[in-house]
Amino acid sequence: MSKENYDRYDDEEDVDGYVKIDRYNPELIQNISTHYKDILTQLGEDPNREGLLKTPERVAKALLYLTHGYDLNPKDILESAKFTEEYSQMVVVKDIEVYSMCEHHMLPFFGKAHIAYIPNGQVVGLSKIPRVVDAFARRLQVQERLTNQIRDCIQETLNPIGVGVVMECRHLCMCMRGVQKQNSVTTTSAFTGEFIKEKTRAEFLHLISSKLS
Ligand SMILES: Nc1nc2c(ncn2[C@@H]2O[C@H](COP(=O)(O)OP(=O)(O)OP(=O)(O)O)[C@@H](O)[C@H]2O)c(=O)[nH]1
Ligand SMILES: [Zn+2]
Repeated sequence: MSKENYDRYDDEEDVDGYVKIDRYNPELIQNISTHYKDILTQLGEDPNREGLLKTPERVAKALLYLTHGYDLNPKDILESAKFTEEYSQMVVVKDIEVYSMCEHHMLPFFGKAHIAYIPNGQVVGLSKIPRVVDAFARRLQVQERLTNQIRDCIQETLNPIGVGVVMECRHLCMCMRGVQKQNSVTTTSAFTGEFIKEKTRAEFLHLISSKLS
């Protein structure tokens, strides 16, 4: 779907015009709110007390925002900014902030993604790489699938000589409940083409570990 099919949702400007306004239609917000009002009661709360009056609606809007990736087509995002360029070295976009939600507990996991590709005659507008990360991250996910989906989308759309993706995330379902390991970080990676070779992979890992300052 092209960008023209989307409209800006005023309350969530950072979506930047890519999300269908339909996602926030009042009937849908109302339906989700009704369920959350019931959940508040079942949790032992009084949904009619002042502080909670607008909470079900806020939760509904927040959840719709946190899952807005379902309305995005990541391949279209890349297709919209592909152009011919004779650059054949590795392009690395690192330290991309990621916020997603684990599909098991619907609790956040968050961290960084580092993405690289070696162009094959075509490059993509740099901002589209973090946009693709968000389009997959803003869904219910597991980190491994998220990593693979980003890799596959870039490979299938740009047809580069190779793609590398590394993600480092903290999972709140492992910190604030369950096993309660506050400092554990999960690293996942996915590679295609040239990045499967040790030398290219080592260059990528070196570049993402270097600091600008
Ligand atoms: N592989 C993978 N596992 C995840 C991810 N997010 C959450 N999980 C895990 O999903 C698993 C679900 O396991 P279950 O035993 O069904 O659920 P649970 O009883 O809540 O598990 P605990 O978290 O160990 O209390 C847990 O081990 C979570 O740590 C992820 O992105 N990738
Ligand atoms: Zn979880």
